[in-house]
Amino acid sequence: MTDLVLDAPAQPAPPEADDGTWLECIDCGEQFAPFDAIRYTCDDCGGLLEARYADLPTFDEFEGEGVWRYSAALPFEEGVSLPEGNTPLHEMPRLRESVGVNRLRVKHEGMNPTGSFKDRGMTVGVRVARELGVERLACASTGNTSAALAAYGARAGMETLVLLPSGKVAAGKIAQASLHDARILEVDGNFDACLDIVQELAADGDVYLLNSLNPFRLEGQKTIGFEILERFHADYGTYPDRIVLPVGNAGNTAALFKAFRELVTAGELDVDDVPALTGVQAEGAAPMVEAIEDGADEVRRWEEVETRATAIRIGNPVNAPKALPGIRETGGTAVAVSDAEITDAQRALAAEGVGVEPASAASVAGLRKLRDDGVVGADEDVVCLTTGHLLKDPDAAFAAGDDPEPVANDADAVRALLE
Ligand SMILES: Cc1ncc(COP(=O)(O)O)c(C=O)c1O
Ligand SMILES: N[C@@H](CCOP(=O)(O)O)C(=O)O
Repeated sequence: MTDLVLDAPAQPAPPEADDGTWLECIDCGEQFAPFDAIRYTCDDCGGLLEARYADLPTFDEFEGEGVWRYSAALPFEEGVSLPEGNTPLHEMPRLRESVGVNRLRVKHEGMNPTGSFKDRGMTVGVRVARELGVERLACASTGNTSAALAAYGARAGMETLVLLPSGKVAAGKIAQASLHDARILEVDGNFDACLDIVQELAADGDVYLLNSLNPFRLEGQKTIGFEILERFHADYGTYPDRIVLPVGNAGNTAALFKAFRELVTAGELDVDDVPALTGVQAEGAAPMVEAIEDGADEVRRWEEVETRATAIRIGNPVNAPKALPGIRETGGTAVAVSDAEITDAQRALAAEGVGVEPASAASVAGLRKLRDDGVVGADEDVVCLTTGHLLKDPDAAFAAGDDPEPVANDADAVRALLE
């Protein structure tokens, strides 16, 4: 494992006349009141924004269940909830044995209400939308964000608009957006093109953007990190050495890094105990891996992307300026895996009862590859994040699993097949 070089900044001074929460530019440090205007990026330099709090969270303040257990680290006490979070941290004894690490747990975010981690972001994001008094919520999506936005928007009684890359979104996700009554527009372009359009609409005030460029979305997703640390520590009295996660728009990587930094700055977590954030992308959509391997400060946008793991078919990860330091400063790394390796990992998870969509299995495929290459040590305690449920992408599940066998309507015919 690379040495940890986490830079946990001192808590910055809050802006004047603030109520304990503000937004701050990660590039120039400019601060903004959180709810006086709609902004997604810095007015001055265009940098990404992060939510900041006058009071940082401590473990003993966390109470209740799910995302809102962590309200001490969120902008509100409660949100528009279904409810979300409190997902299982599965033990995987057979997978652990075959990968060859000391401990392996799988944090299955597919067990959220709409079947992916996006619900954690939406419970906070839609609450903020209400605070701002907006009417129309929108996102670009490879599928899961649209399903979550549609459901949480419906819960809040708000209008939702989703832009999807035509022909590249798994059936379960479109079905969700459709039934929750989102207006669905299929764009002749990839996810990144859809996000360009939604950003333009948001800049013109036509819609309120709820992709992970919205800093409040990431506040909700930050709670994945708190939950992992709390549960792992309760079970073993230690923290995981490494968290391996699929990377698309890089929101989760940024969010987990923020969770750890807040705990370090609050004096609740030792720098040495911060898990190494390890990102996994599909070979056909791996701009973050390229940047990590090249030691680049910026990610090069890939115009052509392709993978069976459609959720992470993304060429321009907008959270890269937050996520690259997250990987580097925690001593992590990034790796690309093939679609065949992803499908093998999906089967291995399913063989131990955990059903995930292809993008989710990328975390396990990446761990296996890094272990085989000796980058991950046999003595490591690892958590893999699985981000979406198997039923999201039924076609991929059928392709990875065995076909049903026809049989006559007769017990002997069934017995004959079993012999
Ligand atoms: C199932 C699934 N896994 C992983 C990702 C990647 O997450 P992130 O964009 O936070 O990197 C996404 C969406 O981007 C997703 O839908
Ligand atoms: N996989 C995502 C892509 C969009 O990511 P976001 O976190 O920026 O909303 C999806 O499900 O659409």
